[in-house]
Amino acid sequence: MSETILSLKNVAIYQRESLILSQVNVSIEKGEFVYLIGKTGTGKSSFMKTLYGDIPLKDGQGEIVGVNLKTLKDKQIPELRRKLGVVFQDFKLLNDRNVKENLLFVLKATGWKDKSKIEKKIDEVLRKVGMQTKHFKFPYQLSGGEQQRVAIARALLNDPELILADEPTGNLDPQTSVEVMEVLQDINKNGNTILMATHDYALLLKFPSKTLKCDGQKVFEVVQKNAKTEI
Ligand SMILES: Nc1ncnc2c1ncn2[C@@H]1O[C@H](COP(=O)(O)OP(=O)(O)OP(=O)(O)O)[C@@H](O)[C@H]1O
Repeated sequence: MSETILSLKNVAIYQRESLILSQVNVSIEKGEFVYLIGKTGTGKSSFMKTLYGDIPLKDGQGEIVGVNLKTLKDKQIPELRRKLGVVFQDFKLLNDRNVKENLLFVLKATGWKDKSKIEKKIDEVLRKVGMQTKHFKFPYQLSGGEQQRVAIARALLNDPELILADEPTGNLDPQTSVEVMEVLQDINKNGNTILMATHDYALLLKFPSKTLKCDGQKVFEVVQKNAKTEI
C-alpha cells in the first residue's frame, strides 16, 4: 500500500503580500523521485520553503511527513526539519570545521550522545555518498561536487522521510551534476523519497521521473517527453 509523504490541497503560497502560487494540489508517495521545474521566479524556492516551514502555510491544507503545515508552530520547526533532509544549491557547510565535524555538529544538535552510534552513522552516510575517505578535509579543500556530496550525507543523518533538494546541482558543472544526480538516484533506489527543484533539463532527460512544473502561479504535473519544450 502506498504511503503519502506530502499532501497539499488547495494551497496558496505568498511572499510577503504577493501571491506566488495558488490552488496547489500535490501529493508525493513514499519512494517517489519527483522533480519541480519552472522558469526563474515562478516559485520553486517558495514552494520548497513552505514545505520546510520557512514560509507559513496560511491558505489550504498541507501535511508533510505527518506534520500539519497549517497548524505548525515555530517551536515545531526543528522537529519538522529533523524529519526532512534539506539540500541547497550553495551546500551550506560550516567552513571552520572538517567534514566529520560538520556531520557531528548536526548529530549533536539533534540530540545524539552515544559515541559509537555517532561514529557508525557518520561512516554510513559518508559511504552512501562515496566520501568516507575524505572525512578529515575542510570544505574549502573539496570540489563543489564533493561539497554537495557531504551536504547530501548531512541531509541523510537523521534518516529523513523526505529529502528536499533545492537546485542541488545549480553550482556544478554538467559532469559533476550527473555524478551528484547518480548519488541522489542511488539514495532513492534505497528507499528515500526525494523532491528536487531544478533548472537542469539535461538531468531531467537523462534521469526521467515524475515532474511538477510551476507556471502562471500554478503547479501541475507535466509529461516528461514534453518537458523540454514546455519548460
Ligand atoms: N523574500 C522575498 N520577499 C518578497 N518576494 C520574494 C522573496 N523571495 C522571492 N520573492 C519573489 O517570489 C517570486 C518567486 O520566487 P522564487 O525564489 O520562489 O522563484 P524560483 O522559481 O525559485 O526562482 P529561481 O529559479 O530564480 O530560484 C519571485 O517573483 C520573487 O521575486
